[in-house]
Amino acid sequence: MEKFEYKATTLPDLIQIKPQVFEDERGYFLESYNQAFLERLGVKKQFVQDNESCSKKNVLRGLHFQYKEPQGKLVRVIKGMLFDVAVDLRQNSPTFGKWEGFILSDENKMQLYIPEGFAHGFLVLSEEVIFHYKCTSFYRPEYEGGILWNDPTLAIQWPIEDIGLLILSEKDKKQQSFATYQK
Ligand SMILES: Cc1cn([C@H]2C[C@H](O)[C@@H](COP(=O)(O)OP(=O)(O)O[C@H]3O[C@H](C)C(=O)[C@H](O)[C@H]3O)O2)c(=O)[nH]c1=O
Repeated sequence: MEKFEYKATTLPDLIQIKPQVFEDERGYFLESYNQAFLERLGVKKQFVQDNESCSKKNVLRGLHFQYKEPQGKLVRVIKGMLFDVAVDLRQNSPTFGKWEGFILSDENKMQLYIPEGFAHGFLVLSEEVIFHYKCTSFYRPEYEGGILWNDPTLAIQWPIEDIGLLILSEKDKKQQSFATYQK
């Protein structure tokens, strides 16, 4: 019995995943990750590092990627709700420079597999979010790249209620333009 549903997206290899939730009078149980399932989806690389972050409402983290030793990411929300964005930076991809956004929440239990070669970021919509993700390569800050969240070429439609309330790290305020990565 397949304990996960999955759905393709507009970006090749970016996959939406929904685990089966087993509820009973105690609460719920779900398998948050199953290697065999991901291998059936064609995800061959092993995960080597898990990350967790907690963010307040209006925090925007991103857009980040590693240009060497790139990371494939299996992302999910444990608490709260956010708008998650993946941007295809694979130079030879037919969707190079295209993005897609998804609402991930503790309600919908939606996960994303974001392949290597994508930039990733999210905007927190609930009072607080606890975000968890698995990575296929180790963190290598010396290889970290970034694109400005509001790059005019990407034109990501972030569901921002009040831009004056946006919370960004100093690093994310000064990220590169997308044009830097165009051939
Ligand atoms: C990513 C990472 C960070 N750190 C340390 C470095 C800093 O001292 C602190 C916060 O790092 P940073 O501000 O880069 O964290 P985020 O803004 O959440 O970065 C992440 O945000 C977006 C959404 C991503 O998809 C990436 O995984 C990642 O870049 O954690 C580590 O020690 N290991 C790590 O793997």
